[in-house]
Amino acid sequence: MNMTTISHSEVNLSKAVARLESADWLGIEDSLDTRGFAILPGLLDDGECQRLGELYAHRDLFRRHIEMARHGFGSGEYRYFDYPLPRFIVELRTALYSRLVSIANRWNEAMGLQRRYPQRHADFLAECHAAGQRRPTPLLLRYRAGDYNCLHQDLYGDLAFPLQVVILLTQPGQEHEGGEFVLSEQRPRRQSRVDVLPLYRGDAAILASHHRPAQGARGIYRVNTRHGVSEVQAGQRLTAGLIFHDAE
Ligand SMILES: O=C(O)CCC(=O)C(=O)O
Ligand SMILES: [Fe+2]
Repeated sequence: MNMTTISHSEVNLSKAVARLESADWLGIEDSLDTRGFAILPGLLDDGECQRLGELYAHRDLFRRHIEMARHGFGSGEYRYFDYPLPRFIVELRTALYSRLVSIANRWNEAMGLQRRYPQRHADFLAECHAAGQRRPTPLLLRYRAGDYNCLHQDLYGDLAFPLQVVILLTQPGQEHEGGEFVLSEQRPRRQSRVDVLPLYRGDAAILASHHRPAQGARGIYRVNTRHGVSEVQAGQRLTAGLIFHDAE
């Protein structure tokens, strides 16, 4: 790994964390509660997107490379970072977790689920490790013309955090065409509904990774959520995924 790449990214990290902290968290929480997703606009600036995307070429940073077509996941590829994770991934993920953990705990309570998540991300990772989930899940994804990502959930064991984050690293209309981020929600005994998230380079989408509580006329019910990406028509689309649980 070229150390200058990492230290450059670290210089910018404090700015990314500052942007994260100054986001409209009341609005984000309300959007998560009512729609199951929220957009954090401009979490990363253009230079940060560029540098994070460039890490894709550094094979030694990753534990696994996946060709999506081979697994029936769609078409395109992604790489899971290995431990030790680049520091800015750790810090961004830790800061996001601190903001999201109270929502996750409130959601579990509303859905009648016993599990509560600790306030610190390091403590949640320790719980994952004790449960045999020890492999890191942050990833970079790369799509070219014709590629897409089938609707899915990123669950890698019994322990799962109910929210996750995806950051778009390339600019729609400039670096790629198509490749819309899509969310589907399945209500009990109902047909699925989809949302297309209007993301621009540097925006982060926060989304329900598995299920979320929704208020119905007769109380709270569970909505099952999936996400995916429509076909990229031209160019290259890059994203970074931040999942808070480790994998088996
Ligand atoms: O490329 C995308 O927008 C989807 C990424 C994804 O599925 C994930 O980070 O879990
Ligand atoms: Fe995913």
